[in-house]
Amino acid sequence: MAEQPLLDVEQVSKSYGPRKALDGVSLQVGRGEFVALLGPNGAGKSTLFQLLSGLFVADGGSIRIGGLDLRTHMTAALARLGVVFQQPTLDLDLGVAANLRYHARLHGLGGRHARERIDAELARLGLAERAQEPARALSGGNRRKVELARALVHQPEVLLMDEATVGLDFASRRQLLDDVHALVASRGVGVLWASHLVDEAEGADRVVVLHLGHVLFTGTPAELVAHCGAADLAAAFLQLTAGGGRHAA
Ligand SMILES: Nc1ncnc2c1ncn2[C@@H]1O[C@H](COP(=O)(O)OP(=O)(O)OP(=O)(O)O)[C@@H](O)[C@H]1O
Repeated sequence: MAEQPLLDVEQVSKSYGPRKALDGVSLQVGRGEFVALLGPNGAGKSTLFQLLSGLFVADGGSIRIGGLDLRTHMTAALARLGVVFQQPTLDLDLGVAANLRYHARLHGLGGRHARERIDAELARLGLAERAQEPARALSGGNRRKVELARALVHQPEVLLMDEATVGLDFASRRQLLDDVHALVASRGVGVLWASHLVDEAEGADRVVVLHLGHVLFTGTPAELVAHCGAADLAAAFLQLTAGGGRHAA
């Protein structure tokens, strides 16, 4: 990664009382890069995403988004970030476009510019015809697409996807993954895709394995398989996260 990373996490730690949820976590996402953050339950993925999206402050370490330190330039840094959270957050009684308009206003977008951005994102995801329907009328897969469109309305450089495929059927899962890969290719967005589903990491540029608050490995999917001497990515992930010990990153 020659140029400055879009997302730069350095030695970040976070505890809940005596429990260390993250312990010296470092990772980077570059322009046009899809990085899969793989971790079993309790690895610390949600905690990391809460820190990255400004909901909590890290106990130690630094987070830079688009070169801006989250601690000292929070508003400007968060303006460069789009997030799809694990828990659905659409207002189901509002129309699809109205959900996006609400988000656009939070980012200071209004009037014609907001309308154009909303129309463009819904059209890109094949949802233009559904814009006036209540979100409740959409399938689970399409609701997630609306959340993706919403995360992109303000044209962020970095996109965080936190277990975004939870609850979706296989076809919808694949579709969402393909939509995000297409976005990386067409716009150069940097994506951090958190999941415990190993198959979602197969097409990633890099994989970061997080376990019990530590980064155990960073590299390409092929490098992870080779590092573990495993038959495939799933076997490598299982091998790496089977115990509580630390491995070389
Ligand atoms: N609010 C909290 N108070 C106390 N402990 C917490 C809290 N939130 C998370 N933890 C603990 O921190 C650790 C990391 O949890 P976190 O939810 O970040 O992991 P995760 O990788 O997102 O897991 P999952 O996939 O199960 O959501 C776990 O041991 C969890 O029990």
